[in-house]
Amino acid sequence: MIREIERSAAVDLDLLVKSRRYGLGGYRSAIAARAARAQSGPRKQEGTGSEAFVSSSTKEDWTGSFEWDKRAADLRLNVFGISTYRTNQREIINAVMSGRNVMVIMAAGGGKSLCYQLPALLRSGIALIVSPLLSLIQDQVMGLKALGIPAGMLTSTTTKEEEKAIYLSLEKGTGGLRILYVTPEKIAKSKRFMSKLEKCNKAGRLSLMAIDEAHCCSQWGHDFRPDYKNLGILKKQFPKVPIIALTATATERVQTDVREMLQIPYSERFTSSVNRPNLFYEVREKKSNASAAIDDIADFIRGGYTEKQSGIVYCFTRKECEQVAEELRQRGISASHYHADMAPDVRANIHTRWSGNKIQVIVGTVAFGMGINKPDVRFVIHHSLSKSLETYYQESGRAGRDGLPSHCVLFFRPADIPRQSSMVFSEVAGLHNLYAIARFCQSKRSCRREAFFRHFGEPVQDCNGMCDNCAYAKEITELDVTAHAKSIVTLLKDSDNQKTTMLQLVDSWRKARGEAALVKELSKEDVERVIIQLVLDGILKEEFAHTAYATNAYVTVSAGSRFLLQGKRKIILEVAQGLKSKKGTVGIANEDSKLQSGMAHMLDALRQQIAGCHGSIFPHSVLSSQHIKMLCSRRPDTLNLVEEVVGKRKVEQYGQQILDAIRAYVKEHPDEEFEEKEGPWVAPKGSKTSIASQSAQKSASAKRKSIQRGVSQECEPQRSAKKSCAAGKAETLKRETSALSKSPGVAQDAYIDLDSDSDDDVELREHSVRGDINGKPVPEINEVEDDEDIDGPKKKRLGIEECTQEGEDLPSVKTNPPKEQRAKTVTQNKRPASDDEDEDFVLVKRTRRKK
Ligand SMILES: Nc1ncnc2c1ncn2[C@@H]1O[C@H](COP(=O)(O)OP(=O)(O)OP(=O)(O)O)[C@@H](O)[C@H]1O
Repeated sequence: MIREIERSAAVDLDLLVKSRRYGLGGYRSAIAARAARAQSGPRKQEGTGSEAFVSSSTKEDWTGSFEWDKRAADLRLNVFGISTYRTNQREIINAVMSGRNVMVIMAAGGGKSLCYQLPALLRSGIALIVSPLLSLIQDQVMGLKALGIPAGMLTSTTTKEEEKAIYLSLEKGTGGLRILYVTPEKIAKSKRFMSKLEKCNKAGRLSLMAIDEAHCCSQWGHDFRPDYKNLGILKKQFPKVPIIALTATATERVQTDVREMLQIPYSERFTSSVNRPNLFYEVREKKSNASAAIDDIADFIRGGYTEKQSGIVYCFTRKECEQVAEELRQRGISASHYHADMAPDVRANIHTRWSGNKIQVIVGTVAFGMGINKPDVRFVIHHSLSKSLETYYQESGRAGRDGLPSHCVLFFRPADIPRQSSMVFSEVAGLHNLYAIARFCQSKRSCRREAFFRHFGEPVQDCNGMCDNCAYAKEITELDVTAHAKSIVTLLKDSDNQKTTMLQLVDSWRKARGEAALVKELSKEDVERVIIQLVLDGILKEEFAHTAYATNAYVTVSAGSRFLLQGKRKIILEVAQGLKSKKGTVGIANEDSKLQSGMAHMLDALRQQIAGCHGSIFPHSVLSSQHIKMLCSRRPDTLNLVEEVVGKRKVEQYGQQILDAIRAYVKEHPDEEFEEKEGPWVAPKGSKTSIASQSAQKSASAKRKSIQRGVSQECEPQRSAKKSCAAGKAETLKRETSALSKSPGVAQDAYIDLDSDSDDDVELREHSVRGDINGKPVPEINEVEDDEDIDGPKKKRLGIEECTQEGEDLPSVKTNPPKEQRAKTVTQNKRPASDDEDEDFVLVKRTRRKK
């Protein structure tokens, strides 16, 4: 503990000294270095708490030695390619392996999946995973297959043959299936499935049950799903099989509900902080001129990131998404829009291309978020305001799930508030939540991170300078705008027009003051800020009126205005100067990247190329950013040394290619300076990619296209891998199987016999990645036959398996939690905030309408 404090103090001193000595640049480097250290903690203290996440108590000590330690470590490194556990992962795995029921609360990107996937391989038999969303399930299954782990899913997209094979695996143990994903509706509605599961359990082959997004069990959660309520049947039917319930955020009340619903009252509980120490939070002023606002976004992206560094831009409406994407493209950024109004196959294609780093930026509504599994999203930009702090936490949290430094920028303009308020005013606590995020944005002093801790009812932790206000806080002046505020209120009071919008009020006040006075007084944006401050302070209030086309928000005078007019209230605006000009924070990650060698870039190109050759995996599944960082740091010159970083599994698949590429690079760049750093890595902007790797990229992309056309071509340029891409895929599958079956930690009966199933397997993987089968798009929503044994006559059912019966509630049901609960509710709100609805919800609705 003392050492922790000393270290923290030393780092503060380091930041201070650097910022004094080198100005802002030094400060930013120090920030990046700090983020690096925050991430490197667990490497040194395997399986213990670290700076990254705060662990909480459980009833027993799960940190000791266990008989499966060696096998677990072996699988972790050699199959999953993960070199150390993160906080709580090892303890959770130990508890599950000991047969306990476990409740896990771990922030987005904390590594929840490993907590059930690793025990699923350590225990023999089949693990059942309940997950709410088709897209999440597809991503998980694809990722597991890329690692050679036999995983399957029973969803609306599962073919009859696949379903048959899975049922056989459950009933007879054939096929070697190890991890099976289903939606909660499968448990609730399919007697056939439950009876197969029963048989699987009777034969002792049901290894564990995991309930992902477990907060959906609770009416007090933000994403209540009626069918999650029925999951209690699992413990009832299979009392001896451990259950692990996982969620990113859950209040005490939600946790109690979840335990009750799942019938696991005495479960072990592991809670991690909501803190995401690798995320740098920043609020910038959004210009009132739309084009200038996009210029700022484009400058931020171009100035800080290479085209291989992915990001998301969130907008309020579908139309805005299209416009912003178009304007970004005009500014040379590879961007595509994504919203619920697009054809499913087009959306799937964009998602896939973005995941494969072929498109840099997705400009989406909040509909783009559900099921994003891409770990290396380097920036999340909000072009428009989120509807609450919870949703902002969730949306921005899609950045940096790989734990590496990432940047979250919210472009705030007070005029965006009435746009949101007219959407949320009818929701429970809608305005309360919106005003909370408005306060967050208005503040130029308070730590952004602290706002999250307070909001989620957690003890405040050090921000480590990882938000704009902590990093550059000192240059704030307070402006007393009481006189201006009074004249605004008086103008509104005296006005005959009872329906004044915020922007109309700004204009009429500026007109009334006269141009000359304005130059010396407040800018248009400042007046907007004053008016919003008056709303937040209860001096003005918003009212809403419906027109034929929309709901409009107006500002009116509230009872609290008398305190201002009587001189009993002061209105102060915080104004940023100097450092707060907001130029400074461009690319904290980029600061770090300047220290990198071109090797990182070369390895980035290599993983793209390998992924292209395989045609069915994403670059991050080949080498994670973390792997690249470590390889650059260690520069291994034998396969054994490569294996120490990426594990046996990946070495068998790509080790020789990686080694050859590193050797060649070192030979070509004997004098390149190189820093011993294993912290965060980002592809260096502007660093020279070798001609060889550039052409390799092009050729990989051409290869990928030809794979998609079904043409077999040679996979170049790695000398060691001169196989056709098609042959390469088959070869890979074989290698995957043999590697896994040889893995000492894995039960030998565990793996699918690829000789018999390989064709299907290739087909399935390609379909997952490309979004098509045999050249035909895979519809995201499939009309499938419902289980006959449940519903009698065959009934067409929704592909996403969320809709239950005609007229039933949509999956996410809004409830009215008590006030204190609402204030604290930790949400992972996946419902849409705007006129856009979550894609899947929209699909449910549309299909219903068709009926
Ligand atoms: N111990 C670890 N070391 C390094 N990377 C890890 C570790 N555990 C998991 N990861 C990686 O972190 C990323 C996020 O993991 P995962 O998808 O399990 O997060 P999660 O907690 O389920 O997040 P979300 O709630 O957003 O789905 C993945 O790329 C995963 O491979």
